[in-house]
This record gives sequence, structure tokens and C-alpha cells, in this order.
Amino acid sequence: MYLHGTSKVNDQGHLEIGGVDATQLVAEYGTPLYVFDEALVRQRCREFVDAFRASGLKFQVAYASKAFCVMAMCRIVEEEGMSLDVVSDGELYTALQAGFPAERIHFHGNNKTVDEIEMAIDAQIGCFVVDNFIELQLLNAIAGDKRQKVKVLLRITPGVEAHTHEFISTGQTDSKFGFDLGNGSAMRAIKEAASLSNLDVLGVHSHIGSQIFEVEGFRIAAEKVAGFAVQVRKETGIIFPVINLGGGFGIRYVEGHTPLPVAVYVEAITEAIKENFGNNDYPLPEIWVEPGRSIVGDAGTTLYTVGTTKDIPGVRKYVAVDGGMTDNPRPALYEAEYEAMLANRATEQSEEVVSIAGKCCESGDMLIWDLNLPKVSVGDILAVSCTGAYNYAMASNYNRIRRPGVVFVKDGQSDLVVKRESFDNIIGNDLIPARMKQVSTTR
Ligand SMILES: Cc1ncc(COP(=O)(O)O)c(C=O)c1O
Ligand SMILES: N[C@@H](CCCC[NH3+])C(=O)O
Repeated sequence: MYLHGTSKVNDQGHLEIGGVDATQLVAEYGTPLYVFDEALVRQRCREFVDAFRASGLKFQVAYASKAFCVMAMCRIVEEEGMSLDVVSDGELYTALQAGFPAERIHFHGNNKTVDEIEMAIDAQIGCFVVDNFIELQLLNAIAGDKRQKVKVLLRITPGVEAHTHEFISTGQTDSKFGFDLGNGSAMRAIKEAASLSNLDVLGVHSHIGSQIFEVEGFRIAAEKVAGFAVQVRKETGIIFPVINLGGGFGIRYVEGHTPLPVAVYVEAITEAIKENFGNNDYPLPEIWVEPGRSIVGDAGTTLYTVGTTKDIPGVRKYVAVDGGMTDNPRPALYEAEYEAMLANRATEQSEEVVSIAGKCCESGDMLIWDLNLPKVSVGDILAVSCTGAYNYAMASNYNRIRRPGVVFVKDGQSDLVVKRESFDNIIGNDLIPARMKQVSTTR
């Protein structure tokens, strides 16, 4: 397993993250457990911020909180001076409760509800990224009722298909997101938005997909957005002070994944903006981006305990852990690949090829196929790397399995930032109708 950030094998032959022995974390918090290398999260934040600073352009790096949104994470993002992108009232609530400055929050989504819009306007968030014509009118009306003017970016689909899994690619024309550039919707949307008195149009937003390893898609998106901005200026006189190019920067999950250093992505984007706007005599806009996965992905490791094994001679050996698709649905959803190691026997040679099964009642609940490991025993601790993004965030209670806790580790210290769910959390919202026999249980 590739060791990211501060992860290393210590003198005891154990995996250590943030200066804390994984076996110690397991003893203290149990498994499954999400462990975040806080130093690596902060390093990634700084790589983005520093690279933008070096460009000389004005910028905002908005962490896409959908990747992993808990209050402690919002605190880190705030401390690192970044902005925050939310896509639901739940994410917004989390950020506000964590004391995140509202003016640095951007609200996304293709179906924001009236309640969500009201909540966000009341909180005085920094900007709405408007997705469609219905939202334009709704937002204008609600802002009017509240006698407020709200800042908006319009999300456009630039027609760029990034090389990524079909379900996580969003910039192409046939997408549920945004105003299409090719068919004229984007221009109509700008004109309509400009005519609505409670909206202040800052510019446009484009997001071409996720887990992207090349700069080409970003370059083309920047070029298309610039072309559109120039056209808008020609037809309406409107000049965009802000361009948002979304997120999507890839990370290394397994061998063969070849992400570029953050600075290379940022330089490609800022150069493309300078070139395409500057060459058209367009005032250089402020550049916003929304990295999610690339901020937290490789900083996360999930620790599991091996519970059972099943050897089918000549076919396969299954090793079952005490989590699975409930804490990491990505293999089942996207055939996502992961690397893993035995955290308690980190120096031992590989001796067998096994497949890691989850504990859900579902054949598709497999975490990793054909993994080389030392001879696995019941009770071993399996560490799966790169689980920081879209794992806790997409975890479920399928089979009424309790979601694991989350720990941040840094400089030899561990802090619980999300408690493991309790049985009370599991049945906390259940109600037994009065017409049914009531039970009294001691909880
Ligand atoms: C609009 C938008 N911004 C940002 C992101 C974050 O993407 P990533 O986690 O790939 O950086 C996403 C998700 O793909 C998104 O849909
Ligand atoms: N959930 C996806 C990424 C979605 C990106 C959000 N627009 C993943 O785990 O890879």
C-alpha cells in the first residue's frame, strides 16, 4: 500500500498515521474507524492556496464539502483561509454551526428547495451557484421578499467531457446540471439573470467532472468560459468579475493513477485564464475553484478488523471485515479501486492473494478484489488507504449498521471528531403507531 502523507511503518512493525500507531487507535476507538491525517489535509489546502497566490490572480479556493463535511473539517477550512461549497441545507447547517463565516459559503445544487434558499439568504451566504431557469426566478422572488440582493454565479455546461467514470462526469451537454453553452441556454440565462433586480451576477461556473488526471479538460473549459464571457460582453456589456472552474482534481488511489501535483493543475488553469481573457482585452477575473477529493481523499484511512475468512480452493479466498459498502460504497457504485495492508503486521511479506468482503447482506459488498497480503488471521487490522473523500460522506445505515467514528490524528495526538453511531442513533427516529402494541424497553 502506498503510504500517503505522514503514514509510515513504525519500529513495532505497525502502520502509524500522524505519529499515532494504528493498533493504538483501534484499541482506543474500535473498528471500523475513519482516520484522517490532519497535516496532509492542511498541506493540500496550502498547496492550492499557495499555487493561486503565485499566479498573481485574485482567487478563492472553496473546499467542496460534499467530499467530507463535518464540523471539525469546516474549522480546518476556515483556519486555512479558504471558502466552502455546500450543496444542501445539511452541509450549510454543519458549516454555520461550526462557525464558518457565511460570506465565504457558496451554495450549489440542481434542486435547491425554498427552505434551503431561505435558510441561505437568512444566513447571508456569499454566493448561490444557480443551476436552472426555475431557480433563477425562485431565488429572485425569495430575495425580493426578504429585501435582499443575492450574489449569483450561473452554472454552465461547457460541453467538455473529462476522462473519468461516466457517473461522475458532469461537464457534457447531456447532464442534469447547469445551463448548456452549446444550445444557447447559457446566454439566455445570463440575460434573464441580469434583468432580475434582486440578483447580482458575478459570473459563471463550470465543473467538468471528478478524479481527472489531465489539465487538458480544464484548459478547454477555461477557453470556452472565456469565449462565452467575451460573447456576453459583446451582446450585453456585462463583464464577469468572477469565473469558477469547479473541482475534479484527481488523486492516487492505486498504482497506475497518475495525478498531477496541485500546483500544475492550478498553473494550467491560471495560465489558461490569463491567456484567454487577457488576449481578449478582458479584465482578468477572480478565479474560484472547488476541490473536494484532492483536499481530503488521500488523507483518509479506514481501519477494519478481520472477522472471518472463507477459502474456496482453486477459486478465491474471501477475507471479511467489520465494515464494507456502508462505510465505503465507492467500489460498489463506481468499481472504485483501493489499496490496503495489514496495519498490525506491516513489515511482513505478502503470502496470499485475498479478496476483501464487507459484512452487508449483499454479494456486491466487496471492497477490494485480489489483494496481496501476509497470511491473514482473524483479528488482524486491515487499513484501506485513500478513503477520505466520499466515504464517510456517502456512508449509510444499510442493514442498520452503525456508521463508524472519525478521528483526526496529528503530531502523535488523536482526536475524535465524529462519534461512532449508537444503537439509539439507529432507532432514534423510529415511531411505533399508537394502533400497534406498544413496548417498553430500557434504553
Ligand atoms: C459543482 C462541483 N464542484 C466541486 C466538486 C468537487 O469535485 P472533486 O471532489 O472531484 O474535487 C463537485 C463534485 O464533483 C461538483 O459537482
Ligand atoms: N461521489 C463521487 C464523486 C462525485 C462528485 C460530485 N459531483 C465519488 O465518490 O467519486
